[in-house]
Amino acid sequence: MAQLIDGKAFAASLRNDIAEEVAKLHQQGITPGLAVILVGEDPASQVYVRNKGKQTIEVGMSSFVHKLPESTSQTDLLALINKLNNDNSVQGILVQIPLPDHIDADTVINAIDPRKDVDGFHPVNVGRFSTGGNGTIPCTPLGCLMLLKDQLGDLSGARALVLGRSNIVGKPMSTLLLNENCTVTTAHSRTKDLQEECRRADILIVAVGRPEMVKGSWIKPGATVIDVGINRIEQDSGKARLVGDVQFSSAAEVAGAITPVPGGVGPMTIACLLLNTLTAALRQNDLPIPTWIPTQN
Ligand SMILES: Nc1nc(=O)c2c([nH]1)NC[C@@H]1CN(c3ccc(C(=O)N[C@@H](CCC(=O)O)C(=O)O)cc3)C=[N+]21
Repeated sequence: MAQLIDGKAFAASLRNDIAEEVAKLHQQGITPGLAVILVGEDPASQVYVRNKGKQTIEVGMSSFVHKLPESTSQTDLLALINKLNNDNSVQGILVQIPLPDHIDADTVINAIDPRKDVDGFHPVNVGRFSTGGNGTIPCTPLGCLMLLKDQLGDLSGARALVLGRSNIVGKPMSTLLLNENCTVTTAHSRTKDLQEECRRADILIVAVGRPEMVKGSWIKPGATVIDVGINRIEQDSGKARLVGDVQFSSAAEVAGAITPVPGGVGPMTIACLLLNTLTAALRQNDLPIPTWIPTQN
């Protein structure tokens, strides 16, 4: 049976470390602030935004949650971002995705000051990080990397397969693993012999948004499996159940180590959002980044 990678526990310990750094900032009269903008009433997004706000306060930061109606115009959203870009009590800005159809996500992301872009979605940060500079690393891939390094130590030379090529997870994940000297394959819906590709991987990261798509028979014995998927499945009882993009029961029989859903990557995403907010606050105050913060130096 595979070892369980406890993202929930790791995230809690990371938040403790963040809280200690924030306490040091308080002594210098600095309180990092995170602004989260939610447009519309999507129920899942409301849960995430509530959890983000709660955990932001728990680590000693200020939380500013802006809930806007579904009908908000792009112009009004851009005006709010402009206000937050110029607000000295705000070091991090996150616009919850997905946005309503009448708002262009790229235009909105481009409007955020790159120094305050704690999601790492702004092209300036994507470019910096892709070329080895110190751009903000997107929260979910950063969380996956921290779990992998904790589990495996040095990743050099490992064969990594990233299934999924989104701008939010797949592409930055492949870049991060390449920076860690892995041999990286990015696979997707058009990949030939997908199962065969997966079976070659020492590290398998799955971020496709298809419930339980990857089965145990796709996995190399002993491989480390990171499941980024969070899918709500309606059960016969009428209750919803959360499952990943990996079929956990069969995968756990083959893998060396695997993340559960829930309690794996999800909590790490929020902890890394707080980490990116801390890093942004340190940079904006011209303070050094502590060496324990990975891959940001
Ligand atoms: N600008 C932006 N940045 C994001 O980082 C962002 C976003 N938009 N839009 C939506 C996705 C999704 N996301 C999650 C965060 C935490 C959990 C999480 O904590 N999940 C729990 C379960 C929570 C539950 O019960 O639903 C777990 O996996 O254990 C999940 C998903 C951040 N996202």
